Amino acid sequence: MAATMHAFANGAELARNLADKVAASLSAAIDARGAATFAVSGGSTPKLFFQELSARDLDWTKVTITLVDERFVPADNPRSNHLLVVENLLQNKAKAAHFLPLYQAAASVEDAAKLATEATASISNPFDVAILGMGGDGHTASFFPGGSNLKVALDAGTPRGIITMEADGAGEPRLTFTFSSLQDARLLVLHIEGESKKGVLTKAEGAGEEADMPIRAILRRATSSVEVYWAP
Ligand SMILES: O=C1O[C@H](COP(=O)(O)O)[C@@H](O)[C@H](O)[C@H]1O
Repeated sequence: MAATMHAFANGAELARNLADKVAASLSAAIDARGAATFAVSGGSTPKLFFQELSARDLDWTKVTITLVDERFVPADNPRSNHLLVVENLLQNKAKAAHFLPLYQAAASVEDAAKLATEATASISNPFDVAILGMGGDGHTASFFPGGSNLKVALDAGTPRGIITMEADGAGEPRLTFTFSSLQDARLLVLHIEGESKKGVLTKAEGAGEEADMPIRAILRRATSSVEVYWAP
């Protein structure tokens, strides 16, 4: 499905508008189904948006939040996406939300992926809201170019759930929801900031292999429309 660009003057304006949109979508899900599910990305981009959303007035007790992807590191590691969410989103009114982490203190990242898949099985079919980010290499979630499990992760036939990923650009081994888990979110957002990421997006929208820029899988094959939120 086509991507729709929502461009803002700066990151603060983007954060306010995206928080409005997500809060309205979560509230609509609660009205329709009694609960809402919400998958968020990590990295450096979502901080301001998380802080803005955390103050929004909605019934957070009915919201379950999880991560699109995570490093295989404990929650107190400064590189963990979990810590970013705890410090910036699970604050203010959003403190009342239920958080399902992907990291599990298991013997291996493969065992952690199995446990995380079990723990999140009831919330991703489909997610009410999923917010994706994108790296300068065209990765999204932990779908990294050259990733050990990239082909499986991007295969629409791979079941919903979490699999492992290792890649040169990834640092630690990763846990990531599969493409099938994310592509049909009722609200599917790609949140990127900066001119250089806009350039990466333009390149990804052009011809080329999905394996070279895995964000292409979302842009080309997601069954939900992709709402791109961008600011310089
Ligand atoms: O590794 C990751 O990077 C992407 C993009 O992060 P950013 O720092 O460039 O905003 C992020 O979407 C993903 O969740 C994270 O694990």
